[in-house]
Amino acid sequence: MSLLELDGVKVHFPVKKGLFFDRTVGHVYAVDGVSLSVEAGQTYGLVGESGCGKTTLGRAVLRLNDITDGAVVFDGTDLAQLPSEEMRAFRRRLQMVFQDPLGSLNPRQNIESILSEGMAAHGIGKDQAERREKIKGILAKVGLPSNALSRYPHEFSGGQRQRIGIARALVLEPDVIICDEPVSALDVSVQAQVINLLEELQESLGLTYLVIAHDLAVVRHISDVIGVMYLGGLVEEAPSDALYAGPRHPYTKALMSAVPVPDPEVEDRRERILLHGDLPSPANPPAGCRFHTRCPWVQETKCATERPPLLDTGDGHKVACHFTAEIEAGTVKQTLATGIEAVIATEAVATEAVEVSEGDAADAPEAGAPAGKPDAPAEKESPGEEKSPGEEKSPEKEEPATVPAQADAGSADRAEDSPRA
Ligand SMILES: Nc1ncnc2c1ncn2[C@@H]1O[C@H](COP(=O)(O)OP(=O)(O)OP(=O)(O)O)[C@@H](O)[C@H]1O
Repeated sequence: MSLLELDGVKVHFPVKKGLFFDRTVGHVYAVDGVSLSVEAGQTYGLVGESGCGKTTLGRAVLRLNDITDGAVVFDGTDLAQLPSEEMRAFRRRLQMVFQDPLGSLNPRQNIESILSEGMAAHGIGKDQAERREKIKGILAKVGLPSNALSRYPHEFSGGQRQRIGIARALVLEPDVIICDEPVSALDVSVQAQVINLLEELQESLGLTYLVIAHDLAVVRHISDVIGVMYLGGLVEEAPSDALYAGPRHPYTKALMSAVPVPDPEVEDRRERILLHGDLPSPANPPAGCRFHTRCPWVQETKCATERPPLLDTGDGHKVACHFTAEIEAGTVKQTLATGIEAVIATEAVATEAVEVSEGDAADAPEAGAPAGKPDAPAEKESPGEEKSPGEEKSPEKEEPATVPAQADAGSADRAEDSPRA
């Protein structure tokens, strides 16, 4: 049995109206029947465009959102059925790392206080002195100096704050960490460092991860298995390499076709798959296949009426599409246009720029390397690259020099990983 198994999980938020918001007039079908398994010690990457339900699903695993239906079985116990007082014990074993490190750290608490709060609540360490010693060990593991203990979140760079967020999860000795967009608020070079850190910690501590991201490049490197989510449901799931080598679902094909070819010397002959329109509202999802309104291969039969289940294709992929085999064989007509230019209305247009070289997980991409080149020589990660508290740091150091213009619609909003002290 897998360490974490989701079976038909649904999270529907009621839409309330009326003077006292006491009338339910509909539902937001944020997560609508997701089943997946995460093996112990492995990483499951969950990707999909903004609003498809990734965060809601991650929060549902921790019961931070009510589960409308389905089971979340962790280590043999269905968390969805647990009374809240019994859920407490499991909360320690399932931790979450959030996208916005600053927003998730109380600015009025110093790092020791932030990190020891959860430990005290879960009875870890017999007194504060013992907790402090443990925290020092964890800070070293995440690449922060022990003098960070008495400092405050604003004194750290973005990458360091994310290390603090990771440390806060680690002090509780979890089995599973749900990383929700763990690097999307960081510059590209810092992203690689944090991903490397997560991998090192996984190896040394035997952690299991569910990594949620809109950026295909982030999940590619770190994940054993990737699930692609669209409008509340999984449309494809496959081992990471297999998914990148041959996506089967039209939506995954579209996402992949928008990923820039990493080597600028290589002519890109791939056909770009054009997706029309935006993600439909999860409050009013289309009938049948949720993707049919934007699918280039939409057929008159079935697509608009029957929701396809996620089925094993026999070669490691699971795909939710009525016509996977026919699309593969080229025997169904493409009904909507495709073109040279990808206009996928999604942030999931990814770059390979955060990819780090195989074999040395501590490497980070070299600034100034050709855009998105996966084999670009990498510079060694060192926690010292990020500013230590009180130290000056050159902001240029973490400029995302390798990001192609279209790489990530979210990049413009990223908090600069610059000193704030
Ligand atoms: N508490 C809530 N009440 C009502 N609707 C909600 C609530 N939380 C999320 N939603 C809606 O559920 C849908 C899925 O949201 P969710 O945040 O899970 O998506 P996401 O894929 O994680 O997107 P993003 O990457 O932008 O966070 C969205 O339409 C969102 O507006």
